[in-house]
Amino acid sequence: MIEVKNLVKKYGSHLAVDHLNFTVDTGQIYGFLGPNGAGKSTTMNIMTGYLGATEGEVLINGHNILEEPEAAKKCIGYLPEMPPLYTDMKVNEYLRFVAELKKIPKPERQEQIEKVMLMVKIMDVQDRLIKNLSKGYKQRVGLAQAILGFPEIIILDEPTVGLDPKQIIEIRELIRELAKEHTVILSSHILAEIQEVCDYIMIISKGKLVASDTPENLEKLLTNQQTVEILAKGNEDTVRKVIGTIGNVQKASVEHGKEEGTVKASLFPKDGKDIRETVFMAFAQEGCPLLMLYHSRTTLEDVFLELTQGSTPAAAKAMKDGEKKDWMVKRRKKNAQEEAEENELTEMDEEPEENAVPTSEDEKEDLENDSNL
Ligand SMILES: Nc1ncnc2c1ncn2[C@@H]1O[C@H](COP(=O)(O)OP(=O)(O)OP(=O)(O)O)[C@@H](O)[C@H]1O
Repeated sequence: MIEVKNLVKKYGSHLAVDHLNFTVDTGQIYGFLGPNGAGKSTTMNIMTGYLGATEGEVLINGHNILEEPEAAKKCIGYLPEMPPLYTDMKVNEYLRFVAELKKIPKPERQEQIEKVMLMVKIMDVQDRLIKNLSKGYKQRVGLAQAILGFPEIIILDEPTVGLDPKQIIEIRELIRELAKEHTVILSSHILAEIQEVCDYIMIISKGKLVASDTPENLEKLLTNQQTVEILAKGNEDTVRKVIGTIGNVQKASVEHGKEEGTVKASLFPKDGKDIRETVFMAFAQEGCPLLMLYHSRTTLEDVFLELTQGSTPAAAKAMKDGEKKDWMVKRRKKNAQEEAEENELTEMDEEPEENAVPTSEDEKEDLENDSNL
């Protein structure tokens, strides 16, 4: 349905999107996850034809977004990070305008507008000027314009940003509702947001796709990194001997505990096996009491942090090779240093024309002539 091929976007010499490749199939909720500045908005703006690419192409249902914009854009509803609202218009007036731009047949317009207003819960503000609405309501009006025409694909850039917790829950419910009949792609830098609603997650960091999979599989990606930490009463030799009898242990490290007569050990299970019970029984059998047993598991948050702070596909490879932990420590230090250096660099601040929101009447007219919103 959407094919992103070898996409590159440079702002001056700054590489914002770095050879991105991915495919989006029908009927799922895709999450585009990445820290601030990762390149999510840039990618979404290119996918929706708001911005040109430096290299590569985007096909929407086989239509190249730049070469056949009308056919491609017909399939998409887009809520950019800054919703394209004409704030001097009333809500219903604006939605009528959008319906016209989207060439929704006249007899269907009012019914569709009402349906969409009901969906995003803005019926009660339909006669109000957009500029007087709260941030949450403005966001809903932005969402309404994206949904109007009920395109196959709905792309939402940070749809819940600036909303209160109740509004966030409502928007999430709406996204789930939309996903019953549409493919939804949404971006966020908040993991919980993406984890909550998405069937498939694409993690982007520094313009690169560093991982893409279901939330469950992403979590499994690092399960080899789980450890069982123990504190045993006894001496090192006994602890080493007991550990030697436990199966499915890839490696272990043993050292003196802080307390006299205690030993601390970290056990790394093979292939993510759960060895807690075996460890407990082995130490009990030897008459060597365990004072503590702690199982640390990878969460999706760990995956996100490791991948985005590790930041290159090499991170994923290293992880699979089981070298992730040491690699990450080194990489984190290096990244912190690089980030500090990068923050000192001034950004280009090039404002692409495609991204500009029209403000004057002339510009509105231009937009009207362009049949796609
Ligand atoms: N018009 C522009 N001119 C110059 N640099 C830009 C421009 N737009 C974005 N950038 C830079 O490109 C990189 C990617 O930006 P982008 O807005 O796509 O990231 P993002 O993942 O959407 O971030 P956020 O979550 O903060 O919105 C950033 O370093 C950003 O500063």
